[in-house]
Amino acid sequence: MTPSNAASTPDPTVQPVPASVVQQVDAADTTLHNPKRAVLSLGSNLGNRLETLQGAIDALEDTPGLRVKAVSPVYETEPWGVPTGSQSTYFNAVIVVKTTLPPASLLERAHAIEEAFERVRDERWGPRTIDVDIVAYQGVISRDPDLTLPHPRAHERAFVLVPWHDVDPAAEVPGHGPVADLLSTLPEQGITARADLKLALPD
Ligand SMILES: Nc1ncnc2c1ncn2[C@@H]1O[C@H](COP(=O)(O)OP(=O)(O)OP(=O)(O)O)[C@@H](O)[C@H]1O
Ligand SMILES: Nc1nc2c(c(=O)[nH]1)N=C(CO)CN2
Repeated sequence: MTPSNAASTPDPTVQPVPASVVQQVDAADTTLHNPKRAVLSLGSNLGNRLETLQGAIDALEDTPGLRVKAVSPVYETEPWGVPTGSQSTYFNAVIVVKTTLPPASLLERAHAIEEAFERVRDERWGPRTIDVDIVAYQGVISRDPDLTLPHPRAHERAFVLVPWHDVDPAAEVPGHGPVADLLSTLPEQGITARADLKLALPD
């Protein structure tokens, strides 16, 4: 039988944590209250390109500590960095996310999503079902080859800058200047808006 005073009996194994300690711990974990803004580039030139881009966006949205805030229009783009005609065209898009994940964890998540879509890495700039690159993470600058921020080639890629400008016309590439200025000096790179296609911003 349950004692009548059960609700008011304190559990001797539970030590109350003073409010001042809770406050200190929360304040130390700045990421908990302070999501960062990151820009990701998505590209696909193998398989069902649109479906794969949408799948990657949905998988990112399903990541704890990450919310997709904006999704760019879709562009069909000539493969950059490889001989003309050697690969199929890409579908590219850029998304803006807010996340409490630090940059290294965000990259890990990006790689896990690439693996889930069976991306093969056997040649540099080879064809791929999906590529998820971190273009920029807040204002962070990093020269670590495992995670260079901003992405070391973002400023010269129309397939990144054009959709990025669509979702954020005032965007800047840290260390390189406004996206709008970079775009005005880039040579033509074979970027075609596919207004007939649309990627959904997850609910
Ligand atoms: N900002 C970044 N975003 C994604 N990967 C990065 C970044 N900076 C460095 N890397 C590293 O680059 C390595 C190669 O990445 P990946 O295979 O996606 O290159 P790629 O897409 O073929 O070419 P590129 O790097 O020119 O876009 C990754 O293992 C990763 O550690
Ligand atoms: N058009 C286009 N070209 C590329 C792309 C891409 O996403 N789109 N990604 C590359 C490696 O990240 C190399 N070349």
